[in-house]
Amino acid sequence: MASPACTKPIFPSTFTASPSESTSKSSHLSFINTTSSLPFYPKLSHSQQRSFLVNSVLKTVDPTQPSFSTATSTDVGLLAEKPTILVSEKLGEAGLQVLRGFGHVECAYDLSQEELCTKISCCDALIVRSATKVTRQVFEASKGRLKVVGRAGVGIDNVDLQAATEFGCLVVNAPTANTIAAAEHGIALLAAMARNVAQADASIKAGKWQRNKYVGVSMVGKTLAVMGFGKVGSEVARRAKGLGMNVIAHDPYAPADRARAIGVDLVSFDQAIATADFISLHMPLTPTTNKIFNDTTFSKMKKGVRIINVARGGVIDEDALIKALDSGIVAQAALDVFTEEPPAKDSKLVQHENVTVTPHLGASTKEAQEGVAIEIAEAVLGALKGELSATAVNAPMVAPEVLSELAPYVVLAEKLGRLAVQLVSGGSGIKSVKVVYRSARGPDDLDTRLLRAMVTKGIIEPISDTIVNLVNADFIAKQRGLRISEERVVVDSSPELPVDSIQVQISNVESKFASAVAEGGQISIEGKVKFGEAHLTCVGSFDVDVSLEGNLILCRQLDQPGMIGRVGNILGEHNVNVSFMSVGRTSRRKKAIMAIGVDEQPNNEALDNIGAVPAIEEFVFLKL
Ligand SMILES: NC(=O)c1ccc[n+]([C@@H]2O[C@H](COP(=O)([O-])OP(=O)(O)OC[C@H]3O[C@@H](n4cnc5c(N)ncnc54)[C@H](O)[C@@H]3O)[C@@H](O)[C@H]2O)c1
Ligand SMILES: O=C(O)[C@H](O)COP(=O)(O)O
Repeated sequence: MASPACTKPIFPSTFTASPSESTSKSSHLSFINTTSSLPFYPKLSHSQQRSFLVNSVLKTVDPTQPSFSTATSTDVGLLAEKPTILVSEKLGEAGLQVLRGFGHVECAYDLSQEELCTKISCCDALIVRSATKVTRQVFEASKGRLKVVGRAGVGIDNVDLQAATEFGCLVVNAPTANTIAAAEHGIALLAAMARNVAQADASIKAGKWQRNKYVGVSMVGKTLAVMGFGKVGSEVARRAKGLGMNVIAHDPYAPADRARAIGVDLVSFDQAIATADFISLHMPLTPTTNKIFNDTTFSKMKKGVRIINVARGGVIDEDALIKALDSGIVAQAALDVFTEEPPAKDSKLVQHENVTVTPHLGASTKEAQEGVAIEIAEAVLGALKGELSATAVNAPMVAPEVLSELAPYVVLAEKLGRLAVQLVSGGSGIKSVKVVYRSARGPDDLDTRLLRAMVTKGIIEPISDTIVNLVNADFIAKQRGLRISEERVVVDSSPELPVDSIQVQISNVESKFASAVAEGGQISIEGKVKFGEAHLTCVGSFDVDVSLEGNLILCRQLDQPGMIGRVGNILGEHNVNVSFMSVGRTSRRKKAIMAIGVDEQPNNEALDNIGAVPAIEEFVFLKL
């Protein structure tokens, strides 16, 4: 299949950083000169606001919404291009149809790693099953364009989650639609193995009639140990009970009441493997479960045990299993999954006469594949549209209602972060940031992860080329040695509002605007949401009130008549429109801070002229 023509990345500048250069004109004059465009925040309708919010929180696209990410208002209103979705393994038609209704869908199967890496740079979403290895290399090759990886199934051991998180790419899976199919396949293998169905079939097709050779074992009354009592494991247990088996299970994380409800005893690992006649594996492949069935654990099993694996090949040490089969500890094994898939043609395990194999067919029923396809298509589209997925694997799940409620505070949090970092001299030396939330709500009634992520985004993006979003915010902060702590202060305001105010403090740094330093020595700015808009309400120990739109000039001056007029005149002369102005002072005729919101960026001459006003002691120009 031909490689797609690579269209330009969708919302290319949403998460591109704006590296800042700090230019100090004199000791009392400093400003941030941002060399690339900064996000532009137009006034938004409610639905646009939600779309904008999720675009900020995750890397998302919505072809029906204008792009709000670019710097100029002329760009607002342009329709974004349709996202490109690469499907690298066979997916049910119903799911493909859902995807085609939203984006360009390319189905390209059996890609080599190299081909996948080439294609991925043009893709916003990738949908895989278990065969595609979504490695770090793939995320690197995507160069930040890939927004979501959808795993059409349960196991995500073929996706490098750490790399996905580092690259800010959401990973979603389809965890429920193939449960029954996998459980049925487990039972099919159990019964087929117990009655030698596959071997007898092969024998008769080879012209033989070996009735004595293929005498089986009965299942009724035998003990089955279900290892991993999750969705598939519990369905296997239910069905095995129907076959008259005595079912026990081992799962360190499973609730006992769920097991009890099915009539299953939860036991220790050793107890399970020592007492079982049949062992069925249903745990995920993780560093803990990798080769958990090995020489040592096989030696603890009842002689003549039979093993079924429809989970992941890697949970069994395959060499140890061959030894256990040869020694008779394991009488038979039925395997749907292998450490390497497909296994080598001459694999001793596959060729073993007491082993029954299927080529990873657990999820392969028509019903399951249609279900999985729809489940993953909806999850991927949701992620592209910014709906935080209920099946997100590497991001906190935030309910849509919570997201809507927090919308204006998310904007405020990012702007405060962005402002705070611009107040630091040499922003990269920041190590310790504290976010203080004042709220009437109790600790369990306010999820601050989004807000913390957005403060982190606001702080990091202006000083680096890193893409920060909800997926990777904590990781990026940690990687940069940035400690973001949070404090909750309960205040006597309306619990209807999630947050009364957000304060961002940066400790152990010098500020280029000394007045932003609070009594404790930390840079401190505080903001509130007023009438749905983000406002700056406190700088250092000065109260101000200015809407956080456009750009901001902060001046410290002697509190005397005529200052507003003078600065206003200078800006007017340079055709800079003042949107807001607010003065806060310590006491009458002493020090005051003037916060001026400006629509345009004043040129250097205008800034020089402001700095030259004798009563102005320091000032800073900040981009929002
Ligand atoms: N062969 C197939 O086609 C096929 C189809 C579906 C699922 N699967 C695989 O089956 C496995 C289970 O799928 P699921 O949907 O039931 O997942 P699940 O997450 O619902 O269940 C997994 C269970 O394993 C438990 N677990 C984790 N670590 C464990 C340990 N060390 N020991 C015992 N239990 C442990 C978890 O607590 C959880 O209850 C996964 O590996 C999945 O990839 C394979
Ligand atoms: O983890 C799963 O969902 C199963 O192993 C199914 O894998 P598949 O989608 O490759 O069939």
